[in-house]
Amino acid sequence: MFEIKNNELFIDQCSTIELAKKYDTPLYVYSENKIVENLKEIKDAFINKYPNTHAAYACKAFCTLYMCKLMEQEGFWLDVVSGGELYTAIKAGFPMEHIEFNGNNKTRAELELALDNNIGRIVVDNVSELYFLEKLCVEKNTTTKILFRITPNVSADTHEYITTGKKDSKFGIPLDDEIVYPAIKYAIDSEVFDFLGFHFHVGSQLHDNSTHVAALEVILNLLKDTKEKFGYDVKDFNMGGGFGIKYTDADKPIPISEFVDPVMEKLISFCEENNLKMPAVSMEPGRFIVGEAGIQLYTIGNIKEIPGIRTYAAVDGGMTDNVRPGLYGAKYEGLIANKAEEEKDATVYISGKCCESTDIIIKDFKCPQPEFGDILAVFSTGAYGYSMANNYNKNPIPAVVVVKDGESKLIVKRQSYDDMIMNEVL
Ligand SMILES: Cc1ncc(COP(=O)(O)O)c(C=O)c1O
Ligand SMILES: N[C@@H](CCCC[NH3+])C(=O)O
Repeated sequence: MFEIKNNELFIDQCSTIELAKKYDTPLYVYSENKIVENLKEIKDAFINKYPNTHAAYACKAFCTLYMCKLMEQEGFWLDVVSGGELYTAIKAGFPMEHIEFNGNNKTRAELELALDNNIGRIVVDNVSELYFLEKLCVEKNTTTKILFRITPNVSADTHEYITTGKKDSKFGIPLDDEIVYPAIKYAIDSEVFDFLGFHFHVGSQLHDNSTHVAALEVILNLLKDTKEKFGYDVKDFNMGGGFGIKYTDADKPIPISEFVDPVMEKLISFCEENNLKMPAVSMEPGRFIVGEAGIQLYTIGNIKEIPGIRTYAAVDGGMTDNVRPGLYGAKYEGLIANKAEEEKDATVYISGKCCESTDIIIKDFKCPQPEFGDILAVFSTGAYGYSMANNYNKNPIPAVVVVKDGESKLIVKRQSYDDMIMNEVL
């Protein structure tokens, strides 16, 4: 994906310096080949290896018309979490039967959009949603397939802000007998639901499989109990996403197969031993698919030296285009793309341009002496960068470009000042 030629960084045979000139900075750049390579790992380790499986791209990581199209071409489903994401998929012509809808508080309008478009399945996040969704289906004289998102009471080894499987979580149906079993019975008996089964998502940026394996135990018991208590064979099980990627050398991601194999082996043998029908199995990774496939390009502006303390090199973007360092203390690596082969004899803080002291993109960044006008590339910014971008300080959201085999294509135009005030009224 990366090459260095004549002191310049190239991505998929495109010079990052030329990309910065052509499209301006800040700029999001994605390697299509890398996305496809990541999808291939999921196909090899999961979809093509085990029968009756599918993977949905959790498009919250990077939701654009382009990604919807690519996922369709590659045979992936989509996991959406809002009306806006669903609308993007609709506009991209994505097959509605391959969409699943997650979220802890889907609004009436969002659920109506889902029902009106006959999407593949709705992941019911709490009991209150179960009743509300049933009411909507009755009103509309329609039916829908549903899964239950279960909170499996497991703690993932990741940043507290991105763990989601703990008992005290806003996500999922709590694992209390008096809540979960009546809900299952209600869903099975309802005339408007086709109750498919269970879903969990335990957290994000995980580097080991123990949380998935622990959460599976909970699901296995539910499969057995659902059969024993209600005579019902669970048809589907979704193991969520969360597969970690490499941001810095401190990250040691494991292959997808190390998440999938223990889960599948255990599930298959449990179903055999307990005489249960093997359910269809799915997953919904986001970060893994796009994270390492994306980089960001910035232009370095002012350099501020504080003698005896440190040097700040400021870039023309910041927490508006990548909120993760400010929000989670996330760490990134980068390279001065026009000085790619030069000795790294300086250590600086790369600061953003927003009016917040936490707007620091990389701390203790080792680089050649930075200068006004240098182009900075920040790696592994493909997930939750563009999708969490915002207009703080009325900074426009940058453009997005896809590169492939030496060619580049604009897939999202840079916001203009007019775009930002378009919906305002004097
Ligand atoms: C329900 C659900 N599914 C899938 C994902 C995708 O997670 P990741 O990008 O870590 O694979 C998330 C986000 O963490 C999620 O909340
Ligand atoms: N947005 C988060 C992860 C949350 C994923 C959605 N549950 C991140 O950047 O790491």
